[in-house]
Amino acid sequence: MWYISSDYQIDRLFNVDSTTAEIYKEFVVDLVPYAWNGGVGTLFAYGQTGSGKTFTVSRLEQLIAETMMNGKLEGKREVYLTIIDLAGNAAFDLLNEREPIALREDSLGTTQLVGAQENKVLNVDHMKAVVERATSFRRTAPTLKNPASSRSHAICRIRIRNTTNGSDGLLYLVDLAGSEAARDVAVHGADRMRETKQINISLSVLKDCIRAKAEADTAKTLYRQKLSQKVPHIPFRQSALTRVLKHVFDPASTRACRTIVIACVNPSLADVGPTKNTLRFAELLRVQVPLMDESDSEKNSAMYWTNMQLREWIKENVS
Ligand SMILES: Nc1ncnc2c1ncn2[C@@H]1O[C@H](COP(=O)(O)OP(=O)(O)OP(=O)(O)O)[C@@H](O)[C@H]1O
Repeated sequence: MWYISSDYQIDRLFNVDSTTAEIYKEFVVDLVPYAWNGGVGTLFAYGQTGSGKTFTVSRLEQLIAETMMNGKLEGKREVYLTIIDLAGNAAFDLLNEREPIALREDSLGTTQLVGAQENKVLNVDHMKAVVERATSFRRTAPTLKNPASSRSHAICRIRIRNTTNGSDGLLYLVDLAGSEAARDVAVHGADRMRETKQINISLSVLKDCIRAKAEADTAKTLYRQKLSQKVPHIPFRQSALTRVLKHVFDPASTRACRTIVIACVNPSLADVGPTKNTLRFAELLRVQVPLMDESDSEKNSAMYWTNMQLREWIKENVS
């Protein structure tokens, strides 16, 4: 018998005996103080339908609630939750019985979730209850791999307001819709095929944005003295998902960001094809960004430019 093996570079492999608590301890727990102190932390769960994304993100949300609300983090903060569901270009509020909401860009270019409720959470149990209630409003449909497949992206946004200086930290937990192969939905008709196509396009835009953002951050870190250096284009306007995550992808943003991607796979022979696709996707997202002194992101902002940098910028950008 011949075996064909493939190699993929990822940061860490968790096997079937691993628990979500282990994943949390090793990769996710640091995002909490990061956002608590004003950073933008993002976690994506990506993978084939039925591979455990919703299972993993739901448990991580509970662990995050425990760390965030146990009173051990320094400083006074208020915590607000918004939980929405994105299906194609339509968006729904999971904190308000799946009422439709609108995505609009305000005059400052910030994407506003018009009509979405933002709930202030008071303690661990309150936060867990709000998240659980939102999960019950997610739209699901049967696929060959999962009788209750989420056919939408669920975005949980935790906004952490520093009451001392009025600044915000953000934590986004994104349970992506299952990356399904066309054959898994072929029996479900044209609407489901269209839906799958839309999901796959938004996942592809997400991949392009994560890669371009890493390249842009690298360029900023390595070439920050040369303002004329071309920064890669980040196509975040091309899908509703990346528009909602503008804080994460906007090349003009000077906020410190950290992104974690958890790629889920079904450990079965029947799923070798989708597993390889998921690992290829995960490998493409493993882009190393040179470490930047966090205070540098601020020094990089226009407020700190020298006269010469300002003149160079005007020469490049003003006709
Ligand atoms: N680590 C795990 N331990 C036990 N059960 C699990 C685990 N991961 C997933 N499951 C179970 O497998 C089923 C499918 O998982 P889940 O709904 O999380 O998959 P998914 O990747 O979110 O799927 P979809 O993209 O179709 O929504 C669920 O019944 C879930 O409870």
